[in-house]
Amino acid sequence: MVASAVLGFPRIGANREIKKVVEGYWAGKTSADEVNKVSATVKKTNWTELKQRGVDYIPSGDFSLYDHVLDHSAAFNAIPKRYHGLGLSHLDTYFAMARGRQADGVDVPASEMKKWFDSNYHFVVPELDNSTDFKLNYNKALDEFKEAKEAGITTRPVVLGPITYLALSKATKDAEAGFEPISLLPKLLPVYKQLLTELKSAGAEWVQVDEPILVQDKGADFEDKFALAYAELSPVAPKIVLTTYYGRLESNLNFVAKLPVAGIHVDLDRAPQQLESTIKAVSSGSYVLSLGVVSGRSIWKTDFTVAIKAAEQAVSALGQDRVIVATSSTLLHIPVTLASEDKLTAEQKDWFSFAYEKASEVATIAAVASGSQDAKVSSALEANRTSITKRRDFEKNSDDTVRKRVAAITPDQYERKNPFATRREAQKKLNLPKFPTTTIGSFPQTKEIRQARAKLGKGEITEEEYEKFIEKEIESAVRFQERIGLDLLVHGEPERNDMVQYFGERLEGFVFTQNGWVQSYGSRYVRPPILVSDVSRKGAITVRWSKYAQSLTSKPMKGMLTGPVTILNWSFPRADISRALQAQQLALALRDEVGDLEAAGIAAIQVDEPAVREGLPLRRADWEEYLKWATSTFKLATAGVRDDTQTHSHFCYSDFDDIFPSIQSLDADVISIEASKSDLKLLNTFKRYGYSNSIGPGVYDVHSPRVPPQPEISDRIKNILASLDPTLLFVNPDCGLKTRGWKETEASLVNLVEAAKAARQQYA
Ligand code: MET
Ligand SMILES: [Zn+2]
Repeated sequence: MVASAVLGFPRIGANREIKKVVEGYWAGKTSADEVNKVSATVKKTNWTELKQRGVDYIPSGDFSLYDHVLDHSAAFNAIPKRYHGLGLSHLDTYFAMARGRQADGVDVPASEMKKWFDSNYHFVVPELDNSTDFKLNYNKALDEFKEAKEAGITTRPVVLGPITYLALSKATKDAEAGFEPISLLPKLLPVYKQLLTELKSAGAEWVQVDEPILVQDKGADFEDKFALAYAELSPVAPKIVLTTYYGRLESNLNFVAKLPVAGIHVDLDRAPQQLESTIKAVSSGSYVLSLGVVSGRSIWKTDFTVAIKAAEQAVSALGQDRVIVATSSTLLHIPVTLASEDKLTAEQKDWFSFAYEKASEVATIAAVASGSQDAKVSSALEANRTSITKRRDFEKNSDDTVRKRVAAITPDQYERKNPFATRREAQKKLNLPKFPTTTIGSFPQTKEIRQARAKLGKGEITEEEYEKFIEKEIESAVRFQERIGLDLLVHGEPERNDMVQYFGERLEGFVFTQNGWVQSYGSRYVRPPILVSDVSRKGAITVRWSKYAQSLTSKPMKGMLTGPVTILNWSFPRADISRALQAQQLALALRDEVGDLEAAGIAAIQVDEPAVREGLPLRRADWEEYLKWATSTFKLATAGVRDDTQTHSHFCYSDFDDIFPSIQSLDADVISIEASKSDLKLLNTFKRYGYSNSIGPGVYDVHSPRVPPQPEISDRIKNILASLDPTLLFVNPDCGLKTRGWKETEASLVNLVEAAKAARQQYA
């Protein structure tokens, strides 16, 4: 029989239970017991649901209160020194590592977060050095396996593999020069051995060991590390299914197919071309081959015809018992269930599958591939055929005006008229001082703001009342910025539910879910819009608010837009046309908006592209093509402005080194980037490439509620100026402040302005 598998599941709960209980705990309103109780219910509900839908291999251990990489660090005792001896419980230490802690005389910053592979999920980066004392503080995989068992459900525990764990880690600040986390493999393996031995004695037949690092280009001794690790682990572990996802194995397949494991999982959604080579590589051995045919990254219904064909190909080579039909990756990246969507039309709903629905898909495909096709399976198969045909018909309705406009783009539309030096002179009209201070756009999205939006949605207040409310918010944001002495102001984005959704809602081509939450980091979830057809602007999007904000002040006001690549990467894209074409359509719509802002008297316009880096393909060989369309669409959106209009762009990451030339080629007048958590890397980048336009490396971390003291910010400015031309420096936080409260926002920005003032004196 061909079995079915799901590799991982969203953690939030169908009604956002986990988000609520965790935030309640942080606010001191909920007990740790309550957190555990709610977690147990959500886990059990998910396991039960998967079982009822006929999934054979149900994951456990993938659940997390914040992040699964952090779960491993906490369990492995990889706890950086700054979190030791604070007198905190396990749980509070865990959350202190995740988000910093500033209470009761304790003041520790958060750990660095990074994007998980090419997704918008962030993981907490483990910090290791030779003094890291690995030991198994607790066995989460075991605990959850037992928890499921008690609920009558046999699961296949999920563990992040040792090589990927170490490859994602970084050296602590105290590490010896040249220290590489991977050198700790021999010290880490005993912990994995213990973990896996305990799982085996508890009766786990299989364990899913995730090694997604295998789809990236890695150094030469990669192969030896894998051979070493799995030779040690396999004898003591349950049967291991070595799991790769998000891309293709390429030459790594050669050694992977020799490892002493019982099964191999490959992603056939992202890399369908590896089906044949994988079958061939494993056919002579006894491996089980797990086929990732149901996408864990997209919300489109699986085309059963294609998936079944792949499964049958594998079955004919390996036999039924050696084939598993699975999701391509964890389902962490998609919403929980379509069942809670009642605003989508029946036609739209029929195009999609969310996590629960994908679980049914793997079960159906596996049943067909097993030849065990009862009436239920037959009707599921027939329904899928009908849905896919309808969607294909819909896809034929392209918008000719949009398609023609894209086809008519000329090269000059991608370039500013004059070089930066000329534009900079013209932009003196903004009257900015040396080291201009600014923020990244959003101010706290308070309860009042969210309530007003909810009331508008329910029809409890009129559009007019809502707009008055937003105007008042903008006015108080403007007065606040004037009062504390910021130089380049923002309107604060109170009108935006989300930086992508807000634009999506004002463009043709998108549909929206009510409950389609996807984890971005910790308790932060987003609801990605879904691109379903060609994109065009319905009318001006932001002009009204920027114009209003500018009317309140004589200081310059920065207009604020989300860029084409970010809108695309933070939406679920179409599967029928290329991402490049979708980005071009978005760019043309934004180009019109930029033009309208300029015409309305907005002299600085920021187009945010925080998602450029995460969209970077996992294999270097694919970078050039991506970077080419990603940078050119940004330029298409922004280059149409006059010399005296200052363009800004913002990027939320610090891993710049490898794509810095592309960032430079955007030719934005000013860029702001995340830097507060990794000064060093950034400075090296500047040293290596230099930078010619203005730049604001974030001087403090907005992802933590901690208030940075002024000397700390001054220190950062000093460090940055060691490698940057002082006439180019802007002073700003890392990112927008929408997730923060006003109290810490005000305190932090006051310190920021003071630090900039001090710098003006010092570097006069
Ligand atoms: C994730 S980047 C956010 C940029 C946006 N302008 C904001 O301030 O919120
Ligand atoms: Zn940002």
